Amino acid sequence: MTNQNVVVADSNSGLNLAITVHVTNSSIFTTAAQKPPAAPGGYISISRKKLLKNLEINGGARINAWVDSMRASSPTHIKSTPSVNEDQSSWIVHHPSALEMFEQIIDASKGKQIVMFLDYDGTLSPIVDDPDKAFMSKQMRATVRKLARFFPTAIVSGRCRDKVYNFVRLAELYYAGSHGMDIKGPAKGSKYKKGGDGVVFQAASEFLPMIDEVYEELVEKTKTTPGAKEENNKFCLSVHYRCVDEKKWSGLAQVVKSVLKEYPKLRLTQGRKVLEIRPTIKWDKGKALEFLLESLGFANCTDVFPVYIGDDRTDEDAFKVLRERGQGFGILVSKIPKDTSASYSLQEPTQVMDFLRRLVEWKRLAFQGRSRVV
Ligand SMILES: O=P(O)(O)OC[C@H]1O[C@H](O[C@H]2O[C@H](CO)[C@@H](O)[C@H](O)[C@H]2O)[C@H](O)[C@@H](O)[C@@H]1O
Repeated sequence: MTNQNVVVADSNSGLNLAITVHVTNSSIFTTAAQKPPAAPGGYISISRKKLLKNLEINGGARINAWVDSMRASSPTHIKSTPSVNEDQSSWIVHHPSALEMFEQIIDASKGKQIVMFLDYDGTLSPIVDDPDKAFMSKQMRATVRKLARFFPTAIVSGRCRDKVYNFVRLAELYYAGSHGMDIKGPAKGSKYKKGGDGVVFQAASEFLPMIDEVYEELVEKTKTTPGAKEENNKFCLSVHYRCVDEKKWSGLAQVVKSVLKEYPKLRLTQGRKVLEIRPTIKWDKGKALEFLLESLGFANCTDVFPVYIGDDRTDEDAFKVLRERGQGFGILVSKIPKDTSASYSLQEPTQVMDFLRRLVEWKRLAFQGRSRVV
């Protein structure tokens, strides 16, 4: 039996009645959900057809909201109309290009230790249809390698930590996988490495069996949706719909939501054409950033300058933490205006690479200058 609270307009009394609808295989009956306004005995009389219609409308509205949000999460076409162009200009005023503001950024970091946090997909690698082929370029890898020589550097990703490591393949970095729920310090070669084997932190270990179970169930239940692809990110899951026909999005969202009904300890969020499932624990990329700063010995320091670069909704948690701390800043990678707590913007991964290269170059020159003076 499933129960659902609904509000039904009663044509006899003219009142809105709050009721609970109980649906079993053979019957539908109702009881008052709250204090019944005018229904003797807590029961009201309503036709089965009318009730089913009502349930459909309520459930349908929720799914439609999800589908709208799925569409908005990564627009396929960038519109160019006068009002869109105006929005774009006003957004750029509030989130100027980090490349154009480079000098100001450097000035703000003077005397402080810059610590770099980099998201992976859409930040270091371009967004592609097949998540298993989201490779970063050799040039980007070389740039991140140089960056890590001058600044402590962490990759913070929604992906499973091992998978993102296999894409980046730089042992000298910190890695925070599964949206920050799985953190590991540098394996070797970093002067910023702390302690013996480096930090290891897993925020959601007890969820592993549940995540595996839900993954299997989702793979099975989405078999009939061409293009849908599940990714097991160890402490969280992704259901990709980038290659699913838009007409099937609503059905896919329904399947995912119906599976999750049985798992109240998991929640559903959205990224770029991906539904993300993760534990309801209070841990996100923002918490991972704080944890890493602490591990690096910068917990209560005023002379640290964290810079977080990311393109997705989950990166907003980290942008917010930086705003709240009043330290460093966030850079959103986006070609279109988005609601964000980041301070600056870059349009795409190639611009991210240009920005990182400038940082490396600036630091290299600063080092040379210092050694000349000495
Ligand atoms: O935090 P991130 O590193 O940005 O991870 C978020 C999701 O990234 C990946 O999906 C995204 O990139 C794919 C490859 O370009 C693209 O096909 C997909 O549409 C994007 O959503 C990753 O595959 C997901 O598991 C992550 O949740």
